[in-house]
Amino acid sequence: MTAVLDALHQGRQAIMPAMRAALERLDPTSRSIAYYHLGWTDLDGKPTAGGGKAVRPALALLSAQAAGACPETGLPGAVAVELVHNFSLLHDDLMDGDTERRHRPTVWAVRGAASAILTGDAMLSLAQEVLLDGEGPGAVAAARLLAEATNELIRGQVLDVAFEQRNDVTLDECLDMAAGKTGALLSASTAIGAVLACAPQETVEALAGFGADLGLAFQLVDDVLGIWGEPEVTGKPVHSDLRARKKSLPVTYAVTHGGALGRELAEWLARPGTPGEDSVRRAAELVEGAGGRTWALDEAYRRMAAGQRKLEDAAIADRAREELLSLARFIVTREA
Ligand SMILES: CC(C)=CCC/C(C)=C/CC/C(C)=C/COP(=O)(O)OP(=O)(O)O
Repeated sequence: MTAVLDALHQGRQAIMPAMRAALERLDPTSRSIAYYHLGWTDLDGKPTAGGGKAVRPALALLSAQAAGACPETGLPGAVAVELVHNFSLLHDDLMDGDTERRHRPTVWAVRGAASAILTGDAMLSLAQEVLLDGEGPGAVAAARLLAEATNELIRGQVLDVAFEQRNDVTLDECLDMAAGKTGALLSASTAIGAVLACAPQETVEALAGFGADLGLAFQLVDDVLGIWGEPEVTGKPVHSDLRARKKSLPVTYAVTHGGALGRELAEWLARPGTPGEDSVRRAAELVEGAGGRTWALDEAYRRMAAGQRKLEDAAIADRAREELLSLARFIVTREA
């Protein structure tokens, strides 16, 4: 675990100058809000430590190495996927009304909706600019890959929002939604370095398939942490998804496979209004009693194993394969 945390830290340090250079292109207002959101400064612009785990850039750098190139080849991809990820967080927090992320108030909560929307938009378009600054066929192919992944991410989010109005969401529909909103960008992250390195199609496909499985594992664990995680560790308030009566993966499993407890949970989900804390705690018990927590964690391991198998026979560098597999294990055992 320490080796993975070191690798994530190194990845974060490695992309920092290129991230900073990219953000220089933003107008000063969006730039200062981006710095706050990324955990680089407080609201007054004073430097702070913090921020996200930087899983996606680490995957992008390893993707280039997997294709036999140096990590720097993957650098524009690493910056671009982190920018798209942060665009999606800025907008997601606003849509969900979440007031805390990464141990600090969210942008919309402290600067208003327009700031969160515009800074997110600016980061999204910057991601494409960073890739198109590169030369050669790899850069154009990487920009296309990321644009397609972003479309898929938006499709997943559209489904997530639509599910809030439905009481008949199936587990397959919920898995499809997660594959879109989280799997697509993880898949782009594990493929983009190889694309920039102009690797053969089979290599890119194996890496993309690994990332798609990893993305589902990531979302399954994220949903479990959203209900049973420690807020001091996750940096987010506990139960916010349940309070919003969201159809997350463990919840949907419990409703569709959980017998009498699942039916009680389904009735709870269909009730109007915001539930109180006791009611939310009872719902968490129902999800657990109906098997949602165990299934989600088991399924995360199954998806990780499926992804690992896709890398086993791929023609990629051994050291990068080992590091990608370690990161996959980290993703399913993480507590934040
Ligand atoms: C279009 C739109 C608004 C889409 C929303 C998509 C969305 C937010 C999906 C959830 C992805 C996810 C698990 C984020 C946490 O990542 P993380 O744990 O890696 O976060 P970190 O960077 O803070 O570590």
